[in-house]
Amino acid sequence: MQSIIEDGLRWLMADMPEDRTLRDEKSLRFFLALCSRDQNSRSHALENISRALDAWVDGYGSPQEAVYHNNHHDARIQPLDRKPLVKELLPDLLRFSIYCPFEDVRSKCGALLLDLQERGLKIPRRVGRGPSRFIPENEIVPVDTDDEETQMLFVDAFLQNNRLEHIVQVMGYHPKYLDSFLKTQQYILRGDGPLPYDYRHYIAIMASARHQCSYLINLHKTEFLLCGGEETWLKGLDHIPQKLRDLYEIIKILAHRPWLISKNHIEKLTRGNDNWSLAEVMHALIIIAHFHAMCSFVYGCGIHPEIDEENGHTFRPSSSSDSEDNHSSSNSHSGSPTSTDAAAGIEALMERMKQLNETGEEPTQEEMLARFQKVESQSLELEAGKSQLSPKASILCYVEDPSFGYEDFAMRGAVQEIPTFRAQDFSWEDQGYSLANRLYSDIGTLLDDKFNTAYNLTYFTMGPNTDVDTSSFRRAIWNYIHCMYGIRHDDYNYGEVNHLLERYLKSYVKTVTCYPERVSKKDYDNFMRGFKHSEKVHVNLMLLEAKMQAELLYSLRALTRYMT
Ligand SMILES: CC(C)C[C@H](N)C(=O)O
Repeated sequence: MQSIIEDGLRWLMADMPEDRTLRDEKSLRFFLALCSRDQNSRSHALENISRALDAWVDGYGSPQEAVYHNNHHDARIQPLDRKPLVKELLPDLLRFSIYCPFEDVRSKCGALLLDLQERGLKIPRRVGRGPSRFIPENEIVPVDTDDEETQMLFVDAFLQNNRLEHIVQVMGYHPKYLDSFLKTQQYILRGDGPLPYDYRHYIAIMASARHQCSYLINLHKTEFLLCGGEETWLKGLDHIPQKLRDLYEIIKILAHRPWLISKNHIEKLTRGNDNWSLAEVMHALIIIAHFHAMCSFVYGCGIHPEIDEENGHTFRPSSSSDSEDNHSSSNSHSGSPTSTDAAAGIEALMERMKQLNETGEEPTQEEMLARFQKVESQSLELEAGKSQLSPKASILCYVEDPSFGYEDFAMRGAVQEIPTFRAQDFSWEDQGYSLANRLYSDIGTLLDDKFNTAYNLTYFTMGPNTDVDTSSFRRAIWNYIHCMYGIRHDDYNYGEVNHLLERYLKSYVKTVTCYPERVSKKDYDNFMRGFKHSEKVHVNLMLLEAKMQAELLYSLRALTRYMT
């Protein structure tokens, strides 16, 4: 990793050294990405890029080559193939012209594209409108937002990831959370830690493939190559080292039925031939849980492919039919016939929240357990999104046993007698956090901050209403997510779940948690009508974190059992 960055830096500072050409696309990408915080370096970089582009368009690898050719009329120098330029570079330029948080870079890249177009190159355009297929682009936090805190975070994200990902832009509604998210993700993927960098991104790919999330797979294929990963591994699971392969069983179980993980799984890894250390296992488990949960966020918010992904841009001229699903998206939010119903729905919900505080009842332990079981068994009947995708070959190569999927925990309990996970026997705060920190330093603290931020985040609003204490509603959502995985908090009265969560919301939670790949725009539109998009994204952040925490609780408990 380091060397590519150094390479890029050398390039950036050295005014195109003779021995380098733009044929080395990897360097070019870094070259582009290195647009730094410092405005002078940025304009220097941009100057170099435009000179290099000139040369390339004229058919030479570097300006020096072009000059040499002009002077010598040397027929031995073959003009460059333009294809890689078109395929590799234009989407990058396009991405920078739209998504770079630095205004100067955006406009320069835009100008370069126009210039190229005038010189006869076909310029691609993006396929989707904006970062999400559920949220209209003009309602998403813009890359040049006036909010200083968010702007800083966008810049951080851009410099960390060489891009401002759609996911990050959507999270921009909640800067406090985004801050914590970026720190953690940076740490587990690029910070100090026991696993090599290529392994980290490959594990991300394997985990995302369980939910057929080509968005995350593509991002991490690129990252994998950028940090020196071996290209053949990307052909699929048959081409990777046994050590990585041995992790697959855990990845599969955790994605769909985390309650099945046991100390035997850990034992197999650490006592097997390929010597997984406990620290490595810990690091892997966190990456796995992180990416499974990220799949839920990607689908739950309808994240569009990035512009430089294969299906994110096209060279075909635009036609009216591609404006796909954005037409009706603002319906539920203003002036439509349903908006009065929606407002009434929110009022009624707030009324029910008030009632909770008034009933001073103290249910017995049995009563509390019965309520949990009721919520759990009712969730069996919920329709979770039906539209099943059949996975593409480009994803299937990272998947084994594709038919293994979620099964309702309530069924598990009855048939295989797997007991409910009692959150007070093994909790994140009391056991998980310190174990994580012990095996992989600082990670417990980072995750703790992220979980707490998501759990406690509030603006005291409900749609258009302000000054509302929303904690009971948020707690119901969080605990309901845990309920999907058979985790019970026994100081919580699950009657509140039924009291506060309407059916659409419950089935949305179930679909996003358990079958993320099935979420449709309709599911998104139907739940919490009358609430703002930022609030629906807020719910998705809770989904992400509660799901991640649930997977980690099962994994860490298995680790503890193995260690004692
Ligand atoms: C998920 C939302 C209902 C959260 C609410 N807007 C709050 O500020 O707490």
